Amino acid sequence: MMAKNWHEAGKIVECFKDVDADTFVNEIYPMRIPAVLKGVDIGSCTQKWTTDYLCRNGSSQSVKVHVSTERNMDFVQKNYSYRTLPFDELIKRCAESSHEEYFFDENEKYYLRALGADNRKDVANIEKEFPELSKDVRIPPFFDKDQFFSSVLRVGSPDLQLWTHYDIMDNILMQIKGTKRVVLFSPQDAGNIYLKGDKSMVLDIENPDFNQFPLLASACPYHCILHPGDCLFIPAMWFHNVVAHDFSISVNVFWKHLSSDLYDPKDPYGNKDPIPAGQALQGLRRALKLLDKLPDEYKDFYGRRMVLEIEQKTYYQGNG
Ligand SMILES: O=C(O)CCC(=O)C(=O)O
Ligand SMILES: [Fe+2]
Repeated sequence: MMAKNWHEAGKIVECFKDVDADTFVNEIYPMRIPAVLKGVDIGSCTQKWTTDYLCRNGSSQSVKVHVSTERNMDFVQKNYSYRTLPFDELIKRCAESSHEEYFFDENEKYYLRALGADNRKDVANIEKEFPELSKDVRIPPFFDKDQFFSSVLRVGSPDLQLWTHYDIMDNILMQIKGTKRVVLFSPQDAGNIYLKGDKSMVLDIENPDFNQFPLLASACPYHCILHPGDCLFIPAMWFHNVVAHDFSISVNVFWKHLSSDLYDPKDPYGNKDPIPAGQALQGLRRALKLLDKLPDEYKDFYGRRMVLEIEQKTYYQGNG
């Protein structure tokens, strides 16, 4: 059968049932590929978090949200804005199909990615920002306490799509309310998905424009649907694109895979390159500046030699 959407022609993320910590740590985690985990205890939130309960226990503190009049947020055209709303008002608006009060139009969509107290310095931590709600969430014991990086509450309107990006921390995305579709790409597809920084320029991954993005045809999308209670393991550097089918609430927890000293200490979002990688990229930019001293014909030749040397010295043997 022909897939309806392009991403469905790829692979389905493998699903594991009733995974305990030992199985995760010894069998799933070392594979470094995404996995859906069903039957993990993530706390009473999946039962308790009705709209009313969230409004009462999430308080009326202000939160900064993305507001978009289109379902596909576009980080290049910036078709969304940041606005501040009381948390309970955000919950109410995400739960209703059209809004009496709005910023742009009655069908606008909202997305909250909770931030730390000082969003330029502090990482998000659900226990600090939402102490009452955090009592209902159990973070699975899949890593040591000293590897913990952040825990992020995410609230979104139905249909809203978050662009494809990667983070530098390992991640368990816990789906609490509503369903979500996630499409992922391996780090080895970095050359096929038209990156701009940490994000892919391909916004429509259901029906991409292959004239504009021909290399995408060589990429392999992995996809899954998350239901309340499901967890998705997203290893560091795996690209992910998320669309909420319904009013959706998730919490994700980021933790460090590598030793702490390899991470940038000034990284509130968990997406800065590890220190040696950042330095290597800076070195590459310096190297490229040096080539600017040569005529194009020479620049092209030494550019190709550099690519060959990078491929030989860094790529896994036999892989893209
Ligand atoms: O589920 C979402 O809304 C986005 C998840 C995400 O980007 C993450 O957990 O890193
Ligand atoms: Fe992410």
